Amino acid sequence: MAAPRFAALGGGGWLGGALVRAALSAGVIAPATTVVTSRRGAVDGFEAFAGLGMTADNRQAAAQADVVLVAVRPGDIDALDADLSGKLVLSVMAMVPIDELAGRFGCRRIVRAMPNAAAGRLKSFTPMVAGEALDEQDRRFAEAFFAASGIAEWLPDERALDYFTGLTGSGPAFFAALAAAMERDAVARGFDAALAARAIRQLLAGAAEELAGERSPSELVSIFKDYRGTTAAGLTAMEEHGLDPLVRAMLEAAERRAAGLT
Ligand SMILES: NC(=O)C1=CN([C@@H]2O[C@H](COP(=O)(O)OP(=O)(O)OC[C@H]3O[C@@H](n4cnc5c(N)ncnc54)[C@H](OP(=O)(O)O)[C@@H]3O)[C@@H](O)[C@H]2O)C=CC1
Ligand SMILES: O=C(O)[C@@H]1CCC=N1
Repeated sequence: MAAPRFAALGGGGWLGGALVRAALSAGVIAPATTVVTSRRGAVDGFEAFAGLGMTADNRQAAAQADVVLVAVRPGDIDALDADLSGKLVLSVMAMVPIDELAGRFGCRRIVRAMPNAAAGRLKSFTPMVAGEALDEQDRRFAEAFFAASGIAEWLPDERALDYFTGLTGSGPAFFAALAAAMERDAVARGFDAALAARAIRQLLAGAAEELAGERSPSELVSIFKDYRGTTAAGLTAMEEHGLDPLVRAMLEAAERRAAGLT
């Protein structure tokens, strides 16, 4: 697949930058045919990619591209001036549906994808939804682009994407919140904050590797429960304090926000 002319609107941010760097490193796009836009006109983080263009002019960057990534925050979309008709458009914006993208930017070939904050570590899980006018080549390009920063999979429709926006798009934040709560508890019990931080980070890194192994999360929980010891006591307390309803409420709230209902 030859590298297309590529414009990343807002592509220097946390997520956009991670996606563009991963795709450049994988050879899915090429520095000489890639332009990253920002309001300042220049962004850091692309020093390794000589020849890559930067500009504040979204309209011109898009006009010269075959494929356009839209990666500004949803609240900044009104200021995004670009005609994307005839382009393959990849949007990672939460809360902006395909119909709205088509209406605002005049595009028809649209992929909505929802990577997560692990894209910079090439560990994103990225669900994608295809707009109706996509052809097979567009699909292959979107798969290659998002697979460069992790695992990319198609979902059937935008309702499913709304759910996954909470589940995996926001997911890293939910684990961060649990880790932060554990840290707060340790500090509240009088332990040194730096010690607690080191302990929790190592705990998370190890637990993540274990969870990425052969045994499923529920298998692991069941094995731990069999000891009938300290872990089982903690797990039972989690259940008794409403772990499942808490998770349901968390994911429902994120889904409703993704769908524009709150
Ligand atoms: N972060 C995450 O974990 C995830 C984010 N998303 C979605 O990705 C999108 C980007 O998020 P993220 O990268 O974290 O946000 P950032 O704020 O880090 O990046 C947004 C970028 O957009 C640029 N920008 C804003 N307005 C314009 C404009 N008018 N023209 C050109 N560039 C502009 C900003 O640069 P400057 O200020 O210099 O203009 C900035 O670099 C959001 O829509 C979000 O919903 C989706 C899944 C996960
Ligand atoms: O919080 C947000 O709105 C975006 C979408 C998923 C992660 N970040």
